[in-house]
Amino acid sequence: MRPDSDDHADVEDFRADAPLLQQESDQNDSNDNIDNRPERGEGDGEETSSEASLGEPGWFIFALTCAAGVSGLLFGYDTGVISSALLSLSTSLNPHQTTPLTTWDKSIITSSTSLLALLASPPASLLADALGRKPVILLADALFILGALLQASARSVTVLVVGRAVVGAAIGAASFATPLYISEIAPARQRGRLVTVQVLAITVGQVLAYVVGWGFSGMDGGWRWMFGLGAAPGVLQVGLMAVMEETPRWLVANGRVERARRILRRVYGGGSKRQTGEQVERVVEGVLKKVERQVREEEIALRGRRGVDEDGVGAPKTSLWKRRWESLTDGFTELFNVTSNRSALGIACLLQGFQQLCGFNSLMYFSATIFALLGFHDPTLVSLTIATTNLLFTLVAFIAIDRVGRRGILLYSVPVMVIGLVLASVAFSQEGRLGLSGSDEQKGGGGGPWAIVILCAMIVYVAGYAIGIGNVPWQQSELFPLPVRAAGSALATSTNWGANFLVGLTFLPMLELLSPAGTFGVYAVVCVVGWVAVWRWYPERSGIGLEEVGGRNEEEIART
Ligand SMILES: O[C@H]1[C@H](O)[C@@H](O)[C@H](O)[C@@H](O)[C@H]1O
Repeated sequence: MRPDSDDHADVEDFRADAPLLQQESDQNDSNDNIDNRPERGEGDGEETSSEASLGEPGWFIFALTCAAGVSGLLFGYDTGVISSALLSLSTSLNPHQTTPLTTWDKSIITSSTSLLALLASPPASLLADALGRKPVILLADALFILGALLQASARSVTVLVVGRAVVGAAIGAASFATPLYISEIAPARQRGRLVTVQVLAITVGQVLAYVVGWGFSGMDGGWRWMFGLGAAPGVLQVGLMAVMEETPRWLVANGRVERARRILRRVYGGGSKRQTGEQVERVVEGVLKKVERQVREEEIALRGRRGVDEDGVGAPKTSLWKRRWESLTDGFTELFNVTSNRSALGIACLLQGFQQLCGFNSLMYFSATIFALLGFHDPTLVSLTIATTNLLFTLVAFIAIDRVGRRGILLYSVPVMVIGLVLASVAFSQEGRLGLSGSDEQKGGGGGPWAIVILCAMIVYVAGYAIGIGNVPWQQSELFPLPVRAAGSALATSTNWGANFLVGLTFLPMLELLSPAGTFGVYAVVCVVGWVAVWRWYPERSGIGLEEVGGRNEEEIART
């Protein structure tokens, strides 16, 4: 069991694999339980500076990050493509090809993906511990390809929903395993930025999906191409991942220390600053020692829970899978039993829930539908501005995240979202003609002045989203200590998909029930509540963890 007292302070890892929620002792009351984490061990400062002496990461770590990041591309493509595909589907899946899809059909086609993503994350965490992080990413690829083919060949709404669900399972597994893979393989100092590469890849995937959607929107049955092309990045990633490495942490945990050492040499040996083999070796051995220490600690803790002594006396004979299962269930038990873990989980889930309940993906999924109803002549092209804004401002986050810190970036960006949403709500109430029944021609007025205001308001909202809440929650694995990392990340990922499912399912009915002005007003209220929650509960220093911000870390280390 993870220690609750300081007794085990010397065995905590406070760098590459440490939870970043350990706080200053003067942290406010709300974070008391998090503050109970022990102080850093001796020598960490020295190792951090020697890691820093290697400079920026080399090509190897970028290659690994980019190869893993293709999962983000797939995630983005498959969630983004639905916007144009819904328009292109028109009547083609109706048995007599006469009437268009109903609101319910559209909602279920859209949200089946997030429902399966929600269900897939916890089992994916079991597989990631049992088989390794890399096989889960490969398994997700197989599902991405299968799902794309099913969707492209669908002749009924049911088959399309099944295809979307298979893709959803792939997204659920990949969206849990990829940030975990990157954060475990990345040197601590670049972890924030490298995890953001995955979110960048998601937004690139969404832009690609919109471009493909636009390209095929005029073609009869174009939606089959839109869905089918989603198989391509999956094939690409299978090729790339075949030459990628497993994470050193998983290898050590599974007794393959020599292999882990070889990988760490490549990770730390390619830094931007010139270094001697001896320097690299020192860092590698330091990191390896820490990971080994953690793994040993985990094993001892596990034996303690099972009433087995150090030498294994009293250990019942169990199969590998049973042991894995026990270790996973222990992870979940420990997650809920230890106060600081519960706090970390609460924050991770809060952020993931907020990321979705603020309504961003209703634009991702339905912006083409909204712009069509607003009377824009080329709604798919107009909705490309949404995806492009998301991509560009995620790039801003990529540059700013390690400098401004996770909390700061959220506190500045969420008010921008509120401004955009309130403006959109007011403009919708003026536009007035938007409704969901009746033909597009009856509704549209050719994109009048209020429609332009709505478009601008959405761009403001999306910019605010992309800089902050669009990516900060994916830094989730850094919030948890190693023994509960897979379990904590899996639950937080499920929260993301649960909330995503809810938004996908309720957006169109909400438009009918509350009107667009009311719907966007609700999202504005969610953002205000989310801002207050971040301000109140997200720890001041989380995410600008001690090892993450070069100079500042070293100062901190010197002080302690
Ligand atoms: O971080 C990503 C990104 O912001 C995407 O644009 C969005 O569609 C996803 O739901 C989110 O998890």
